[in-house]
Amino acid sequence: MTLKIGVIGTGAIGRDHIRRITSNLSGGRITAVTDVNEAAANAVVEQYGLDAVVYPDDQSLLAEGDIDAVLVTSWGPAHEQSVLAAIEAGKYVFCEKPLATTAEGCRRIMDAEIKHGKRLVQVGFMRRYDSGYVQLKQAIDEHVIGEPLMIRCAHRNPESGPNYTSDMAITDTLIHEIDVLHWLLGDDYKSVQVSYPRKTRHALSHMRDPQVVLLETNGGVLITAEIFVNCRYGYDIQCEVIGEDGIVKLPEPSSISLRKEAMFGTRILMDWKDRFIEAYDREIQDFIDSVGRGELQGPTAWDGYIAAVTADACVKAQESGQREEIELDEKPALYEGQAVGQA
Ligand SMILES: NC(=O)c1ccc[n+]([C@@H]2O[C@H](COP(=O)([O-])OP(=O)(O)OC[C@H]3O[C@@H](n4cnc5c(N)ncnc54)[C@H](O)[C@@H]3O)[C@@H](O)[C@H]2O)c1
Ligand SMILES: O[C@H]1[C@H](O)[C@@H](O)[C@H](O)[C@@H](O)[C@H]1O
Repeated sequence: MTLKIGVIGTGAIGRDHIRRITSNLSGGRITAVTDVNEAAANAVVEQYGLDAVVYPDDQSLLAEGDIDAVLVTSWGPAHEQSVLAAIEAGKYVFCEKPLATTAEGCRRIMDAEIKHGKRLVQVGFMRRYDSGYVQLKQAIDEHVIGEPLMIRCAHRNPESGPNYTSDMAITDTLIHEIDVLHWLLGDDYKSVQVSYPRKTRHALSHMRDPQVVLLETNGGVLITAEIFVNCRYGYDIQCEVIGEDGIVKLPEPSSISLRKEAMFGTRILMDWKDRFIEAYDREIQDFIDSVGRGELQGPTAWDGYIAAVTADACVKAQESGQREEIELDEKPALYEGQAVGQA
């Protein structure tokens, strides 16, 4: 069976997912699209030669579209409304991060899913599908390094856009570490503190960059996460887990090495789309396959909620300079067991 998919939001990642479904993946077909910028929706239909109807908004796409599932790839603040409408219509929904911009919004989505009685929502935390992170998780789960004690990581972007603000370092950028690290450790966060080193001259005047976030888990693991979104030299994701018996580290993306003019080196990628290209392919293929089986297995609305609660505490810690507590509601039964990523 071919899954008929509607896409809500045809910007950068919406187009990228349409490209992969149309040219790389199997079992899915784009049959409906919408964007508040109608020209963008029309352009993507033309660019990929889609046999798809362009709808004026998410409501009409969900009501009238010939679809089995939707991808929500609009701006973050628009996600909650589209996801709730998709659940109401009984459609499976893949939602890019953030699931909602507030913890209350994520709660409303969980409540709607619980009322529906079955998982319909997968959140776009694609790092769980990255083979490097999957290997780290395997090593941790198999106690290769004994108990994990500390994690050191860095999330570096070459440059931030003109509308990027200091809190987006958390809600837009660190949110990937927030998700993947609690998944790696199988542990929840307890507290957070944020510090600011000297500011780079490449950052816009209104923002703090870089930032250092210190997270502590319930199990006592200390995580230092550097966020540096104007590092200039590349898109660079680092993660090192220090355990009782050894250390495991995220591999560098594979690349040829070059010896030239008395130098030896490898290229560093510049774009998130390239760095995680295989992970995005796997997560969307997993969504298509899981919907086909009638049982989602990727990141859940509960994971979206954990990320939102943790991000709220991080933003509070940015402002207060103090250590802030992170407290979750009780985990609903619908989300028992750990959602997986795939190698
Ligand atoms: N998983 C990842 O690594 C990753 C990477 C990039 C972006 N994202 C997330 O994906 C989302 C989109 O990011 P982007 O980079 O594609 O942004 P973008 O600005 O390029 O595209 C967003 C599109 O959504 C449209 N839109 C806004 N509100 C809408 C609504 N109510 N209905 C329909 N369309 C609407 C806009 O017109 C725009 O075309 C963001 O939430 C972002 O955080 C995730
Ligand atoms: O939306 C993007 C995307 O999520 C990238 O993975 C992240 O590195 C960027 O900081 C963020 O702005």
